Amino acid sequence: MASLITAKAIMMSHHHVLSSTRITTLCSDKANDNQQRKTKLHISHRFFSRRTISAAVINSASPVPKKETVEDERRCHVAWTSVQQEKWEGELTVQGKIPTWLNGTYLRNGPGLWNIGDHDFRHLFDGYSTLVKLEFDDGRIFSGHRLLESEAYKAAKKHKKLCYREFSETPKPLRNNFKNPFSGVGEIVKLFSGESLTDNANTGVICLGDGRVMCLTETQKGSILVDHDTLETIGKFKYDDGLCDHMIHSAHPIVTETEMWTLIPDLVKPGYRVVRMEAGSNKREVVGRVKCRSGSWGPGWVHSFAVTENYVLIPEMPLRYSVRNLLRAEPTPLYKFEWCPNDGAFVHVMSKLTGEIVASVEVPAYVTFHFINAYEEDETGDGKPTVIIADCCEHNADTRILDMLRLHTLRSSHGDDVLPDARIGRFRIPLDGSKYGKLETAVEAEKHGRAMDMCSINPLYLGLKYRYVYACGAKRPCNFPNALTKVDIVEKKVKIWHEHGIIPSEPFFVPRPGATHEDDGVVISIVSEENGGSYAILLDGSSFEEIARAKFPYGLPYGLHGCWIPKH
Ligand SMILES: CC(=O)/C=C/C=C(C)/C=C/C1=C(C)CCCC1(C)C
Ligand SMILES: CC(/C=C/C=O)=C\C=C\C=O
Ligand SMILES: [Fe+2]
Repeated sequence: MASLITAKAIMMSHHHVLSSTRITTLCSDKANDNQQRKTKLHISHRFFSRRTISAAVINSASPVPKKETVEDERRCHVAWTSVQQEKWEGELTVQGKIPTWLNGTYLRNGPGLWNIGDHDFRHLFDGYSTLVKLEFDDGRIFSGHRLLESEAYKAAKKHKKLCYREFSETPKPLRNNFKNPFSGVGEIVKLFSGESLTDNANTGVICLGDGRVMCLTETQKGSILVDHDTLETIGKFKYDDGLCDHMIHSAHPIVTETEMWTLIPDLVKPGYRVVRMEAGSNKREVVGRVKCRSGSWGPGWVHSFAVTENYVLIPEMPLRYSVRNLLRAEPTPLYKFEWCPNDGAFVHVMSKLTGEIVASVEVPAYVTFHFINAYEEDETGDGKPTVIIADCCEHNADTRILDMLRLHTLRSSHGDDVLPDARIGRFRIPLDGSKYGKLETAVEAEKHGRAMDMCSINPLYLGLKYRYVYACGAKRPCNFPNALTKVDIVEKKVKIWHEHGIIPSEPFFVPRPGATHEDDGVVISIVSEENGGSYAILLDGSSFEEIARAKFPYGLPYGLHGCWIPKH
């Protein structure tokens, strides 16, 4: 408690903090008998711009400096405002009661810093990785955040400019390079060798079966190990195979206690390698390769994919990587991608054991970032699966969602209902050699506000028949998912949790040890508030009602994906 108040006091007096060039404040946490735990606030003014720091003043409800540059941020939700310190840690005061069985750390990654010097990033996915932890310890929550020390972030800090290609931004070529006819060739080499690509691992964080904790993005070089306790960056995860030549991979590998599966798209000969890595190893083995079926130049974008007990599902979306757009310095309407619905949309199914393709079906056009789960079904009862069911957060084959995630759009909300509709899309993929698969709406989308993304399930049901999806849904009108939702895909019932003005991050389900019901557990989310604050929320996985919350002494921006690291 003492630490919370102290930290709050520091946050509240940013104008005082602003007057010095670099401040690290340490205050003992008297309420805590563990001397290791301190409340720490670290502000590095050498990097954080005036504008960011001014925003900090607004978000902590201090007097607002009269500056033109601050006007935009005044109206901007804290969810879209950069973090104001490189790191912070301290104990949060809990309202309600944390279940005694919940001991471990929830770690969340996301793009928390969207400017370098005076340059503002364009897209949500461009921001520098910021880790947030919630360490649950016998009913208490020790928390903190810290920026990931990627090469991209360190270089930006040092040179006060963008140095690597991010999701939507490309560094400006050197002025004297404009007239060099070979600079274009150089850029191509740097792109395809991966040299110019970012390692800003801002998308997710996973805990491998051997306990190593790794932050990830879609570039392979952006696989970075961290210490989940201190949030310190340990260093690059070095893949001990030749597969990094392929530059990119899915941002969402599938991790179990024994292995990790992921997809590596091939931009040159459109297709995907399906790879598997044993826990404890750094070497991925190629289980199989699937060739793209569409005649397009690039493979479909794979942000995520799905597995069943025996198969890997490889999506081939009509939203495709475009080598032409990759080489463009300025963003195109679809960034590095292009929309090719006329070339078809497909799902391929590979045997985990043999690497053989056991089904490859054409399906209606779709746009998804996130697969929810998949399972095999035996419809004839003879003990062999006849069909695969795969669910995803589907954006009604509408690519506008990518552009809705531009920071300017997110920041200029005027209360209009502008979020395009999304649903739970259910694929039915027959295993009898049929040419076509189906894609249908699993649950009437109106029930979850026609928003559906950032999903989680009970991890014990991975690849198995399951019933509950936790995700971000909406209370309309909105320009971004603003509610948490629990969908019962069997009974087609939906529960919604919402408070006015909030932007919640991914609801993450943690099962209760020993539970026999799929929804026996808790759901963790971090909520950014309209008034500039933020809090961690714990919902009961079954009733979907609040069981506890803990306020941060400052506002946290929106975050993407997290993981659970149990205490042993
Ligand atoms: C945050 C998130 O969901 C996605 C991030 C994706 C990134 C950073 C993608 C980066 C890329 C490049 C820098 C060039 C190559 C293509 C692509 C993988 C889109
Ligand atoms: C935040 C998001 C989509 C929200 C729309 O409803 C997608 C994030 C994708 C990356 O992880
Ligand atoms: Fe994602």
